[in-house]
Amino acid sequence: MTAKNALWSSFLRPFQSNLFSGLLKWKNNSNNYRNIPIASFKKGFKVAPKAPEPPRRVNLQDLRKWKREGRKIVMMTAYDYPSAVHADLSEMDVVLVGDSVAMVTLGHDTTQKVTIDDMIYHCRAVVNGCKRALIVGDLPFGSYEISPPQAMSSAYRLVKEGSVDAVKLEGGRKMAETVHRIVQGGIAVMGHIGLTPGSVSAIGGFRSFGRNSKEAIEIFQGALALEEAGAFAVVLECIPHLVAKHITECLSIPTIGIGAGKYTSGQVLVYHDMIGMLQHPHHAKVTPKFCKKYAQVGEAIQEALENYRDEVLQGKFPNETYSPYHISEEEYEKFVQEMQKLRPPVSSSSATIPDNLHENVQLWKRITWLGSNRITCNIHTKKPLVILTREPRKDEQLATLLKRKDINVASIPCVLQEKTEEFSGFVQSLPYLDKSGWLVVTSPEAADLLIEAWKLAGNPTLPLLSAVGKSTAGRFFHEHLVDDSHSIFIPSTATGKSLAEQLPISKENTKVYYPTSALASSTVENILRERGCIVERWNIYTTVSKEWTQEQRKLAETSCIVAFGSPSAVAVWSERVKHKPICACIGQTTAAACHKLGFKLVFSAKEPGLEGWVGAIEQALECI
Ligand SMILES: Nc1nc(=O)c2c([nH]1)NC[C@@H]1CN(c3ccc(C(=O)N[C@@H](CCC(=O)O)C(=O)O)cc3)CN21
Ligand SMILES: CC(C)C(=O)C(=O)O
Repeated sequence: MTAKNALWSSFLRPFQSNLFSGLLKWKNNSNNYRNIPIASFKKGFKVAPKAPEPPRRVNLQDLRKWKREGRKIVMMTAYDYPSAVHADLSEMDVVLVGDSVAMVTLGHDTTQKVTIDDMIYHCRAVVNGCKRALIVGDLPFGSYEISPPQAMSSAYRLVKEGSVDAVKLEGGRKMAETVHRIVQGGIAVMGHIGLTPGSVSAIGGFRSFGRNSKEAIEIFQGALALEEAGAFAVVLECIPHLVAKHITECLSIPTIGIGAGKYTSGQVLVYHDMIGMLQHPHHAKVTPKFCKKYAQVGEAIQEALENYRDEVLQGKFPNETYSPYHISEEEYEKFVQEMQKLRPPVSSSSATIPDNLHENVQLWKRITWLGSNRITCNIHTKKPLVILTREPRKDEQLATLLKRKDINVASIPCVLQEKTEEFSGFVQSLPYLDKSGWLVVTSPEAADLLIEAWKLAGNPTLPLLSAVGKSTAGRFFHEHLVDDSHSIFIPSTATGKSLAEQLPISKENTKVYYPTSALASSTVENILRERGCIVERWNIYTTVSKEWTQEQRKLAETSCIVAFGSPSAVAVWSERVKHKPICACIGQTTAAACHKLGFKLVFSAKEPGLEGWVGAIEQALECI
């Protein structure tokens, strides 16, 4: 509790129960400080007219007034700070720290297990979160039945140590004397009759009460006795609504029903029941059938936890958004250099490790050149070279990252992207695309060509933009096709399939323009068509193989680790090179192509992207 809150609580709290028990008489006045007795202000000391309004706690007078006026009283249970805050935010009148805490938060089968110390612990948490509701704490089983003095001392503990406004205890006529003594002692008491869960072992289970006249009369007499004893309200649990109606009409104090129908002065429900938090089969048994579930929080929690688990296992969480702490490039470089000296990294977790790694490595060593000196090494450092196979311009960033890690690279480009004839048609139609449609871009190549086309067409206004991932989208920001990150749609996973599935489409026949490679599969357009879009695919580029120089061919023959960025590069490589080096692939699709063409040692990023790719390369280096 903050010092300020503590001050308020200690200021307000002592007055409420006393108000009702009539031990002190205070007048209400018209200011907002109704809980504070006027007598406590010194003469001539006025309340500042616009002081910040203190939270005005519900008191016993309010409850009596509401009962008279027929205004229903709303009560719920709370057991900890968050549930208490929700109770207050939703303007509950009364919050009960129930002994049901034993069942719903501690997992016991009955309420009997909870102790006065447990109750105090939970009451304190609830008090921290609740500034408006009247807070009632349950006297737990065994803390009040032995004698009125025992009950009084437990009640005092709950008020003093738990800071509650009032206590509740179970039982009718038998408990009237005890209730009277506690009220005389200055503590407000709420009664509880009908099903009294504390006596579950004597009753032989949780069941409804008052369904025959004998039991109904007993409950009625209990209610009268509690009122007589000075209880300020009484809970009626699990009884027929007609019996509850009769009791409510005969009492001057409010009745609070749970499983007792609509005629009571107020209602109470257990927090976890009403928000549907314990709907898992493991818990469902403790939710009584009278409880309406106003939400399915248990399902939402389960879904959240499973998503979290999956994202961690798949390496999706935390992504960039949740990795907010940055180090400058310069500092990072210094750190890496220092670190290399102290202890080079053992492994990188962002790559997929092949099954049977060990056996495969042995096999690979036997059938390839390792052991002899034929691996291509940097002549100065003797470290194996990593061969990059995309166009040097494209591999620039990867090369920089690797060099930063002191990994030697060489370039043997296998494939090139080339514009097709359709590209010029695309440029010409760009200004006439439907602006309410979508332009979807599923590769960095397509993004670069779209930017080129846009410039050639004189920077026309474009349809809505969607990019497969952040690095593709980044190109648009960089070239000012879009100005902020809200104006571009990026799916949750960086695949064309997710993009097609998740693209926000508000109407039938939305136009979708899809500039792509002639070699790209039809997955994206098929999904979008199924979703009711009119898809216009433009094959603006294609992939062609790149001829090698004499030196490149030689280098390839003695290569040891090759980084592949696409299945076409893998295809070109295996056509030209007899031996199968270790592969480090940009993603799973490329890795699958390697396996298909007989590569034995294949490492790949779990998610497309540079970081994972570098990880895969590091894994590959570990083999040597
Ligand atoms: N989660 C939870 N919600 C509660 O309302 C609650 C608790 N726990 N623990 C303490 C007491 C026990 N309560 C209970 C527990 C079970 C039933 C129950 O099983 N009732 C049967 C009806 C039995 C009959 O008709 O005789 C039911 O099917 O609802 C009722 C109230 C109410 N309280
Ligand atoms: C069900 C309510 C009234 C209760 O006593 C509890 O939560 O313990």
